Amino acid sequence: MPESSERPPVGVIGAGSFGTAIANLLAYNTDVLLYSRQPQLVAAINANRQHLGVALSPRVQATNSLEEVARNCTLLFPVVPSSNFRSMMRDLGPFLRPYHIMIHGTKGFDAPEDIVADPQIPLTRKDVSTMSEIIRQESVVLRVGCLSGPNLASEIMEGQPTATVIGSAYDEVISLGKSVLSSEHFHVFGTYDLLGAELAGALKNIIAIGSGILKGKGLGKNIQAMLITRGLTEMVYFGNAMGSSSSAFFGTAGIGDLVATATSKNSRNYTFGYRLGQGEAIADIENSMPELAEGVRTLRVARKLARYYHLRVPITDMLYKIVFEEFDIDRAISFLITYPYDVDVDFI
Ligand SMILES: NC(=O)C1=CN([C@@H]2O[C@H](COP(=O)(O)OP(=O)(O)OC[C@H]3O[C@@H](n4cnc5c(N)ncnc54)[C@H](O)[C@@H]3O)[C@@H](O)[C@H]2O)C=CC1
Ligand SMILES: O=C(CO)COP(=O)(O)O
Repeated sequence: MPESSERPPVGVIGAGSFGTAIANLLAYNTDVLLYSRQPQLVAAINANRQHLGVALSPRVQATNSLEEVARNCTLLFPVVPSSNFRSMMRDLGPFLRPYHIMIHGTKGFDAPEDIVADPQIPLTRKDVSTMSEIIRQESVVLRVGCLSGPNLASEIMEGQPTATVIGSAYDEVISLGKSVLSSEHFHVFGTYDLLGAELAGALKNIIAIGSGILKGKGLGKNIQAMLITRGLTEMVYFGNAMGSSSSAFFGTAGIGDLVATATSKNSRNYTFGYRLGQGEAIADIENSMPELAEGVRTLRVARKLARYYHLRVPITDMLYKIVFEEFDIDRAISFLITYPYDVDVDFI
């Protein structure tokens, strides 16, 4: 590895958009081992020093060996889609030891596919795992955290500034994460509310789909602002029901990420919604997006969680009906505008 430093390299699992952006951010401070499960991609990255159209720092080296990453790195950043997170952890788990620290960047939920796919089967909280819960279920690693905030990979890869928050119950996870990620381009906050940071990051994708739909329909900022406002309220309801504080939703991982994702054409979730609003068929959108927007899966889990917790979340309900039951978008908007909302802000 070029320019080796005193500290051991930091591992990144998943060489997609966000994994690559994180690898380059880490490289301001440390050597990085970037894991991809594709050997040809690893060879190409190491030979060309380019990936996804971005120049990689000389401090980033790619590898196809999970064993090598676990052996060389104490701190690992897993950044693979939520649908693959558990299987990735099952592959990585045998190489992990209690001294490892993991801070994931994945924004989604895990739940058994047979339950999620069948609208008739109810789901309970026990069926749903956040990514930090998966890490603890599938390995001996205890010191876990998550990375959550307005972190559109495309902007980070351009070197644009932003902030994130590391959620963890452990001071050393937050301080280590800050020390390897902070730079003049990237501010890192810390919070003990790991669950709140994970829930905010996952749930905001649903609202980003809704915001994209409105834009795709040609609607303006007033209604988009209301969707974001009431969407944030629904996120708080979910968070409170699942055991996190409201405050997580008013910080970097909550309103911060919600504003970025629900207004950016660089967001896949927003783009998914936009194309839906433009009248494209869901099958066509799915077939032309290499990785499905996380919010689509999250929407199915959230709808069932809302039933389980008896939550009043009309935006989530309407988005579910639009995406999975071909419900008419104009009817959904009318339904929401005439919905008997009684109180503007009913949480603290
Ligand atoms: N793209 C973005 O701007 C941001 C994405 N995120 C989150 O990061 C996660 C990943 O997103 P992206 O990197 O954008 O997705 P992506 O689709 O660009 O890349 C995902 C990568 O994970 C790899 N992968 C899948 N299963 C794997 C496994 N078992 N082992 C190793 N690698 C595996 C894929 O080959 C692919 O390279 C998502 O949960 C997303 O919500 C979070 C913040 C920003
Ligand atoms: O989470 C994100 C930005 O923080 C990225 O969102 P998308 O997955 O919609 O691109």
